[in-house]
Amino acid sequence: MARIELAGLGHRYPGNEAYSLQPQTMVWEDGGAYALLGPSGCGKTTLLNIISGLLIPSEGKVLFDGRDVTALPTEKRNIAQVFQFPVIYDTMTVFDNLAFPLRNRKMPEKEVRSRVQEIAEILDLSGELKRRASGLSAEEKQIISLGRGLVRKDVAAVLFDEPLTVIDPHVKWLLRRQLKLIHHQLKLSLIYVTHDQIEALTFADQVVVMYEGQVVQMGTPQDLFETPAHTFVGHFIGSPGMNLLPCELNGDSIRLGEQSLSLEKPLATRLAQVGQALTLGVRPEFIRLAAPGATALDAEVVKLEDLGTVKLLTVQLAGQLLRVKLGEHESVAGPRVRLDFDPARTMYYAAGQRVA
Ligand SMILES: Nc1ncnc2c1ncn2[C@@H]1O[C@H](COP(=O)(O)OP(=O)(O)OP(=O)(O)O)[C@@H](O)[C@H]1O
Repeated sequence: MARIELAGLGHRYPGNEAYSLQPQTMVWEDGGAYALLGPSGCGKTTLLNIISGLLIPSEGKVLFDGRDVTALPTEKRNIAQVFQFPVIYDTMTVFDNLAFPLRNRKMPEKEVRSRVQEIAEILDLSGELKRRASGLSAEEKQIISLGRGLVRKDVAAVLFDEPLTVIDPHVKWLLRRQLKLIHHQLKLSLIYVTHDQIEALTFADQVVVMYEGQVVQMGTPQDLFETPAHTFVGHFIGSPGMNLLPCELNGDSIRLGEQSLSLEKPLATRLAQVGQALTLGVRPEFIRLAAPGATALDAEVVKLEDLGTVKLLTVQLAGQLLRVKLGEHESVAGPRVRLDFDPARTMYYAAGQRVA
């Protein structure tokens, strides 16, 4: 396993003026389970291909345990890869497919057998080892591809590029959990590319969120939920995402249209130093209905949806639609509500970046 360091790493494709990957520096710790999450076109594949050696970056370096591997081809980087679609040998048995990466490295046959059995057990393939791969479904073949990616202990990292695309949603759920378990058992460094937030949040210890060629936050699922570092993270993570409201600082309070929200002095001082247009961010989970008469924000009820275990309230405040998650037993009486934003969970952003 290796610690992977990206040093001033950026990429512009030939003939393209704009960066597909903005120059950035970061460290992926040895043995970590990382998910690379972002919408289509944000640069995930470009970054993965640079780490795997399929693409040489136009700027900066990739270091594995301090060793510069930027110009090394894939086969010299000692990594395993699992792609969207199965890559296995149809004429071989399941056992031989799983054993292939080990035999290729001249591992003694006794060790090959024990390692293949270990991986087969984790992936629930023990009963299938003698079957010929040609008779398997696309889904079964992809599970074997996962096994082939995980079978070697000596790789610097295992890279997964949307590996569960061909898998049925129910099995997908089981496999995500199994991958997490495998990570804890085998202590492999895993990098998992996906555009699906559920997939990223259930699998990874650290989620790396990309937006427009930039990593905008690397953090635990809890960090991304509680303290999004960028408005994109606030909006992209969560269902529905964070409410984002343009606002103005006015002395020791924040103005939202005609209404004011008072701030603690240090927060007001901090925001006064920003000197740019501000956006207030608060998740639907961190807004409460206030008691009548309490100092709170006034909003007009647009709709209330019962989602079973929670209710989703949509209101209009300062000309913006706002989502509020209510408990299943809470109700709304009348066309207006009063709302409290949890101050510890209310964030402020300028030019997309969190400033307080
Ligand atoms: N070979 C290429 N030549 C020129 N531009 C490219 C090339 N490959 C990707 N790009 C551009 O680089 C940007 C990032 O693309 P990339 O494929 O890395 O994103 P992605 O997040 O992996 O998207 P997806 O999930 O759709 O694969 C996009 O704007 C894309 O158009």
